[in-house]
Amino acid sequence: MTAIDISEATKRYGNETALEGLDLSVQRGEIYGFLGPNGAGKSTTINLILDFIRPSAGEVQVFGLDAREDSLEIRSRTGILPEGTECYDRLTGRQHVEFAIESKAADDDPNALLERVGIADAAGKKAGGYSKGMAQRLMLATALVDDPDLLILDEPSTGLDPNGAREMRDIIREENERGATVFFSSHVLGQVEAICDRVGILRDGHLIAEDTVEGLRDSMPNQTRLRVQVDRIPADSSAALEALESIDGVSEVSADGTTLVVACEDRAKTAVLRTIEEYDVSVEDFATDESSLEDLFMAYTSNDRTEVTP
Ligand SMILES: Nc1ncnc2c1ncn2[C@@H]1O[C@H](COP(=O)(O)OP(=O)(O)OP(=O)(O)O)[C@@H](O)[C@H]1O
Repeated sequence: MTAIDISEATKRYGNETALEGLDLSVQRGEIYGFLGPNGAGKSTTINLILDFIRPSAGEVQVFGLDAREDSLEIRSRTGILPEGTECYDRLTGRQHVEFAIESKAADDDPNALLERVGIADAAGKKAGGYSKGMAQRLMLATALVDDPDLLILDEPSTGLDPNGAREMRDIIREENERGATVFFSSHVLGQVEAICDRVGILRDGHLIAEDTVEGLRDSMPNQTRLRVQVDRIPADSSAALEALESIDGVSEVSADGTTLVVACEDRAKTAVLRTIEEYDVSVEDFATDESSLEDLFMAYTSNDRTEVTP
């Protein structure tokens, strides 16, 4: 059963195309990480889901409801943490949460929500005096009102210190365990990697990859960084490096003393080790690093990579 179903959505602003034929679906109960560089169209997508803007073409459904026709019902079932929201300076934290509870005709305890996001001590203070991180926590508290079926979080860790970011992750997990579907956009790749079931990568208004983090790793060539410790530097070291570079599946070779670092596809590992030994040195140790999501993200979104086949 799908929570979000976007089909062939295009959004143009004059000559600018923010989204082009976007197909994206998020299953109920999923934590979906939505990644992309600045200007990729992430906020535009979120605004379409919430009917804050209308698509130039295409359809958007949330819980089987039409985003345009049924936007009020969709919003009543959704908790939203928009990007860069500003609080009302003159209202206290508690008043913000009370207002959100009233707007949803819910019966949450404002103090419990403020406690949950870690700002109960500042509940009676005006939000104008809150730090960025506190304001972000306050906005999260308002998003949690009425146990939403869907949580939409646009860059949720903005302004949070590492502890705050971890607490945010814990809350996202708890909400998901309660049954909420979570859709969040982020540049903080570690956050996405740590908690998402699936990741979609948007670039220039197109979804260029979508998979589990594991699946994305598997789909990437050059996914391994092999660190090889040899007993000594080979006599003809430049010939050895050239021989390694010429192996099919090897993309980069560097040497630091007796440590060789080879970026290669998995299938090339054996050939790399065999070639090193042909130069009359012994492999003392080797280790492989998996690419981090950060590497994948760079590979998928960097400008010099024009074509990606996920
Ligand atoms: N109201 C608007 N009028 C004109 N162009 C817009 C408008 N809103 C967005 N755009 C353009 O649409 C494209 C996508 O913008 P969007 O804000 O959705 O990207 P984003 O992925 O959320 O970026 P960021 O990570 O910087 O928030 C950008 O090129 C942006 O300039």
